Amino acid sequence: MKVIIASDHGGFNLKQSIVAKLRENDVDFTDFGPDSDASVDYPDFARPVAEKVAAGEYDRGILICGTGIGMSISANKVKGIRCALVHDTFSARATRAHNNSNILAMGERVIGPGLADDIVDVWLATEYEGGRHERRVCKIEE
Ligand SMILES: O=C(CO)[C@H](O)[C@H](O)[C@H](O)COP(=O)(O)O
Repeated sequence: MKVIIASDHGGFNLKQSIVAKLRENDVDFTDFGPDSDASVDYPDFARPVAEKVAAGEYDRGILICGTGIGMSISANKVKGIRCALVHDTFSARATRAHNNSNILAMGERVIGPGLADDIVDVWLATEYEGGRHERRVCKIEE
């Protein structure tokens, strides 16, 4: 599975911690930036990441800002993207199993790195269940 990750300045530190965990776990990932915590605009990172996931260049994306809200709003503007704003492991599992979410958004100002790592682990590992959910996901796409 190929993963792409990005943040804004508000999510930079959490991105760095997740990047270290992805590396430790041998996940095939690209860090789309930024390279520092200098102030940037989250749509400038959300849009290209979402477009790359929608185009099939990457299987999954992870976007982090202060709250995760700006990133999720921006990513969900791209057709084919189902970006889930998640701050607990129950939702991480449910949004993969039921929504087939292809981008995970989180907020560094909302949760700590330990919980964020667990959320990423669960979100990457959980398979989409399909079945009755496929009808609903198709309606989103329509
Ligand atoms: O988009 C956001 C909120 O929906 C993100 O949390 C941003 O990181 C935040 O707005 C950045 O705020 P700052 O005061 O410019 O650091």
